[in-house]
Amino acid sequence: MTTSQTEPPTYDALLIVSFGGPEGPDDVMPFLRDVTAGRGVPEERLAEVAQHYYHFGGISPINAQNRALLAAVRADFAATGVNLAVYWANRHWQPWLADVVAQMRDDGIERALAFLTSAYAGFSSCRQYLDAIEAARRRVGPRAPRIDRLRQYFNHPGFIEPFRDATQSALATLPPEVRAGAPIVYVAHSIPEAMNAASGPAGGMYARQVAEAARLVHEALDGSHPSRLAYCSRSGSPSVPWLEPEIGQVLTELAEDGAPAVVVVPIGFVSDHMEVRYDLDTEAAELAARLGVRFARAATPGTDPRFVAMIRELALERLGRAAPRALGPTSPAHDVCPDNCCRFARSHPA
Ligand SMILES: CC1=C(CCC(=O)O)c2cc3nc(cc4[nH]c(cc5[nH]c(cc1n2)c(C)c5CCC(=O)O)c(CCC(=O)O)c4C)C(CCC(=O)O)=C3C
Ligand SMILES: [Fe+2]
Repeated sequence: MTTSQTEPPTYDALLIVSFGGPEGPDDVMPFLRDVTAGRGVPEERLAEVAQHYYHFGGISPINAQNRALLAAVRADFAATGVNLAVYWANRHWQPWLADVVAQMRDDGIERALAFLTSAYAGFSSCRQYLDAIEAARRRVGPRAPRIDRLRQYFNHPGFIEPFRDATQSALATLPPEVRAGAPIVYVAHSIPEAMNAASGPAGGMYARQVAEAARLVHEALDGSHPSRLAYCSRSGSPSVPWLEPEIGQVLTELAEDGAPAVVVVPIGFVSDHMEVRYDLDTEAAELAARLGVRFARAATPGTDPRFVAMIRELALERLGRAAPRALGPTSPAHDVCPDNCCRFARSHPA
């Protein structure tokens, strides 16, 4: 490793950047139109997803989760003497990125770190956030703060350890006679195969990072549990291939193999998004019930103190005040994405 002559840059803020979600029935369609603008998601799929939100009164859990995370990070920074103002903005709903970046400028923020509420490489999970941040900065104009993204954290102990404990806790909720040997199904958001092929500098990085996170969680278990990887929340045209197998297919196969119970671990999500509450807790749980398979779902990191401390550690790394940590054989992910990283055709609007 070469020692740099230059001091690490100074930062005056941390910006939590998330997806956003509706907070009432009237928000649902405008939110869905924003998410799918120019993406070719069929109208029937939009209507179907709208129903998932209406099922919960039109309220996504994601904004409340992020308010809680914002409060937890502020408290953690105050308690540990980290002198960074903490903000929160969304890519697809209020508080909009452009509004928050303008507020940061008005508050005198010149340079900020960004924490993305997605642990993985990929167009949807990384590049689209970077593009949205830059678009917001352009709208705010020349005095907009510079914003540098914190690295992907799929293999950080602060992400993996809460999932390990949550998987053990979910197992413990199963009756003892079905617990030993219960398959563990790790689930992430599906993406088009072409998007996965374009993820990371060398391609295929989203699926590789998801598989590695699942492996890191799984190696902490007692060895009696078969492990499966599955994907949820596919959308888009049926003729376009997406990452598989789908969670429903895996549950069906496990039932055919005689599994009496499963533990589903939403490794692709940092908190209980609608995909977790609907696609897993509602849809997948109902399928498991029909198949006669007991179903337990592991908690997401949410505001687990280790996850909150990870955000602090990732920031301190970039301030040159902490060494990067990562579990397993994969190194800590790069700080700055190469320009070709995670580009997907649709990231270049005409
Ligand atoms: C990889 C990934 C993550 C994880 C990384 C991250 O967190 O960013 C993620 C998160 C989320 N996705 C979310 C919601 C939606 N995603 C959609 C559509 C899509 N997601 C995709 C991928 C991902 N999505 C893709 C390839 C599409 C197809 C259209 C397109 O190429 O853009 C649609 C349109 C309808 C539909 O097709 O389902 C909705 C409503 C919410 C909010 C949930 C809530 O309200 O709690 C969250 C956190
Ligand atoms: Fe999504």
